[in-house]
Amino acid sequence: MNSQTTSTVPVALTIAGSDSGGGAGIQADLRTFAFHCVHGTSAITCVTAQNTLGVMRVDPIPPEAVVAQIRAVYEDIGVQAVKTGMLINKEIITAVAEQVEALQIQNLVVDPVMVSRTGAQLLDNDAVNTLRHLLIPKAAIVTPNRYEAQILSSLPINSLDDMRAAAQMIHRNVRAKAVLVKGGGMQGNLRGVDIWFDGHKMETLTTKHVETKNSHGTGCTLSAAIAAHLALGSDLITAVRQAKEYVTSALSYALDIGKGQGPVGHFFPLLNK
Ligand SMILES: Nc1ncnc2c1ncn2[C@@H]1O[C@H](COP(=O)(O)OP(=O)(O)OP(=O)(O)O)[C@@H](O)[C@H]1O
Ligand SMILES: Cc1ncc(CO)c(N)n1
Repeated sequence: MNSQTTSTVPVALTIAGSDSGGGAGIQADLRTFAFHCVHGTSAITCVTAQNTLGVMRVDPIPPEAVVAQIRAVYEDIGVQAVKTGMLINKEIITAVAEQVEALQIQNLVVDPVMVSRTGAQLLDNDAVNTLRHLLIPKAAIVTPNRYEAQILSSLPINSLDDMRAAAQMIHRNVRAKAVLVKGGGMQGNLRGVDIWFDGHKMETLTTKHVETKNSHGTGCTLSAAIAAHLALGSDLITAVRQAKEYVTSALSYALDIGKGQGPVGHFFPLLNK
């Protein structure tokens, strides 16, 4: 251990919603950044009253306040990678897209959060098109789950080949530079299998399937870990592979708290010491 008292660390920004239960959203993102030794900053888009059973209430933050948080971080601290999560409405998506343009945000990971596993609506119905047209084309990578990939591609997804077709469609029609269709919502062993497509390479990314009911926050953790690895200097596909390993470990150490779906656990690096 060296005795330095100050250090320069990579910085990542999450633009996402707060989850009072601490399993997803800003709370999962900041924890993920911290466990990668990346300094986490945040722009909160909405406050959810949420626990392991579901989402009870959502209060959006005014778009100007979201912009002010992003600018406060950029103008002073500087950021190496950004992820977006729950953006809730088209006004916030538009404001975020304008900042991506104005600040020339590069390493942008867009997790197109639409609906929670428990079925709660996390994006207004009329906001999908704004996400599609204004934000996703500006991202380095978009990471839809099965349900979100069906909406963005207008294709049904029931098999690995369907996931591949959806990834191609989202790349071509939504003009996403790279797409990761996540398999957490698939059946059986396909949970844990993701499809990567960047217009050149189609890859099937597989980690071991973890059998647990406690998987709240997998998507947020994955996109935050991708941003963390980008901030640390990994290239995109390497960052995705590294992030996937992190999620698999976090699922293996998921927390059995609450009466419903508990969150993935981030303490495994400490527990294994
Ligand atoms: N049971 C599992 N075993 C192994 N990996 C899993 C499992 N469930 C999800 N994953 C992985 O977790 C990551 C997130 O995928 P998932 O489809 O769960 O995202 P999501 O639906 O956006 O998550 P969230 O529950 O946070 O909304 C992917 O890499 C996926 O393969
Ligand atoms: C705040 C927030 N962001 C994302 C998700 C998706 O898991 C959630 N449930 N809550």
